[in-house]
Amino acid sequence: MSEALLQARNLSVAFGGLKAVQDVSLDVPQGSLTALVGPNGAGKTTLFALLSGFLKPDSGSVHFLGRNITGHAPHESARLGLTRTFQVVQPFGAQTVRQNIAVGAHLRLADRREALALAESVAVRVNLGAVLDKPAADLTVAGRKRLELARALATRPRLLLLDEVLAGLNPSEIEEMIPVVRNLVDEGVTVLMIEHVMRAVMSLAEQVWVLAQGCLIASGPPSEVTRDPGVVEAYLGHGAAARLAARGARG
Ligand SMILES: Nc1ncnc2c1ncn2[C@@H]1O[C@H](COP(=O)(O)OP(=O)(O)OP(=O)(O)O)[C@@H](O)[C@H]1O
Repeated sequence: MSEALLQARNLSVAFGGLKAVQDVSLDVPQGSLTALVGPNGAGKTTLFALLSGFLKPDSGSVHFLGRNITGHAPHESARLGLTRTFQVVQPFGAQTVRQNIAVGAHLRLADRREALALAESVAVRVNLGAVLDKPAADLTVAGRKRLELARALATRPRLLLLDEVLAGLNPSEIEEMIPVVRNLVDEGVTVLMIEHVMRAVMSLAEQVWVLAQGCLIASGPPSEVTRDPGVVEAYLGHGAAARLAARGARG
């Protein structure tokens, strides 16, 4: 595997007495498409916040492109090329799709016309070209998810942290979105995605990390990780792996 673009080492953070992320280390290889999975409340979004500077860890470090970015502000990380999306999409509803995307483009382009031109080319990449001049408030859920992706892409990221870009989409919208995500990697963007849609994880990710109660409990290719008894238990409860095995044995 090629060298790590992002390295997290022993990251921990607590909210009061709740240890949301505990001693998590992971390496995201340059050019990879990897996924972070785990049950609700496992700490996935909190880990994204630690990686992207929205939260400061109580301990541990984050290195990006070999630089220590622990505790850097999100816009500083974004300028280096590390951008995240949000699970709950909040566009500027009265502004057009083009104007919304241009907000991301302004990270690197001061000139308004250049930012709007970049917004247009990014919109085409995520299939929003036909609605560029519509108000963002008119978009469907699937359209808003694409807009969130486009805003992040307009910052010209090297590493994109995608927080549930498939959540709320119907099966055919998911099928349409999967190649959009795959194309990002083909275009040179490294992607780490939080995703609950396991079908998408299985078809997209080369490696998966599993978080449960703030701890990394497994990592590896998705087909192996989903057979790991510890992972099955984390999702389905204590004793689930043994119950499933017994049921399988009974045929
Ligand atoms: N700002 C906060 N203050 C207090 N507790 C928080 C805060 N943010 C998250 N938590 C708690 O930390 C734990 C991890 O939450 P987090 O949102 O990171 O989980 P998640 O794996 O992303 O869950 P989901 O899949 O449901 O989005 C949860 O118990 C959550 O309630």
